Amino acid sequence: MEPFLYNLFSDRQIIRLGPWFLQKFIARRIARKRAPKSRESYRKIGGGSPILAITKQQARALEEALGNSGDYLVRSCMRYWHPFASEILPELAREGVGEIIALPLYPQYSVATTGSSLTDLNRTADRLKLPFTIREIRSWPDQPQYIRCLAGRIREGLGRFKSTPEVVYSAHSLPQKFIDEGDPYVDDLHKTISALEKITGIQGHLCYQSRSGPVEWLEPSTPDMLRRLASSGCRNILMVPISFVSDHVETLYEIDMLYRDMAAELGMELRSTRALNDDPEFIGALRDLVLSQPSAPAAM
Ligand SMILES: C=CC1=C(C)c2cc3[nH]c(cc4nc(cc5[nH]c(cc1n2)c(C)c5CCC(=O)O)C(CCC(=O)O)=C4C)c(C)c3C=C
Ligand SMILES: [Fe+2]
Ligand SMILES: [Fe+2]
Repeated sequence: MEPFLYNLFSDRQIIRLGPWFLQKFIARRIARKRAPKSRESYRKIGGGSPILAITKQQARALEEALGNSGDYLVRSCMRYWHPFASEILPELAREGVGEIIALPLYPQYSVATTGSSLTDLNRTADRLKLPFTIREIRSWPDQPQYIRCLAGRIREGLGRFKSTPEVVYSAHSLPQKFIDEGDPYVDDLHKTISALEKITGIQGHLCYQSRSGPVEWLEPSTPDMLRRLASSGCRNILMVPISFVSDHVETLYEIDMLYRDMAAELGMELRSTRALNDDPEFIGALRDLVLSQPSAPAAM
């Protein structure tokens, strides 16, 4: 846990801890302090995150889906833990790959997530002197198949309640400072939500989960939203994790345990939509994103 958190808090694109020369020193101390709390969350979901296994399944399914559209290898890498770009890029070079399409698994762009991952990928290729052409898919908040798949999850979720629930979109939070400095994350979230609501015809509520430090984070927080809905008489909540495409600690622990219990204490039943994971329709969305790149061979 601690080395993973150290890598995360060492990244100045996600958090600035004083002047650059103190970053790693402070990162180590924060990682040490936070590790027990993080470890406890991962323990509650079985002792580790399923995010890598699911991402690998997505990669395999995407490679298969691209199979008759050209010669594609699909590999996944992570930003703060293995497999790093520095492990995957040399492997791709050995396989004779010349061109890389970078597909961030964040539908909505933020400097803290997609931005940092793309920086890491490009820097690593430069550092290792690997002469790839790297094409970047920067964001895809309203990709039609992705939206259809998510809308399907919402319809399925609604069917599990006896009386109609309120739809609550819970996005990962971000310090407000990012938005003030021009980060498009919130605009991208609104793009996803308005595309969804065109299909479902249902209006939901956007809120932000998993704040993790003493700065001003996006509002309203998911716990505040739960309290607000409870006091307005709401009894059922369908929570849609809107900024994630797989299951991991933020969905399995925070939503399915922490927020569900919080809602129960407020007299509400909370259920969440199923993650997209390797759903064939979602993999079809990823395939279309790859094939919509200018240099990609046309679909057959
Ligand atoms: C859209 C997704 C995400 C945004 C935006 C994001 C911003 C962000 N995150 C941290 C700090 C932590 N994130 C941690 C885990 C984590 N974060 C995301 C996604 C976004 N983060 C995911 C999918 C995960 C879980 C991965 C997994 O292993 O299951 C953690 C570690 C866990 C914990 O201790 O809570 C930290 C820390 C910041 C500071 C930030 C915005 C600046
Ligand atoms: Fe995070
Ligand atoms: Fe987080």
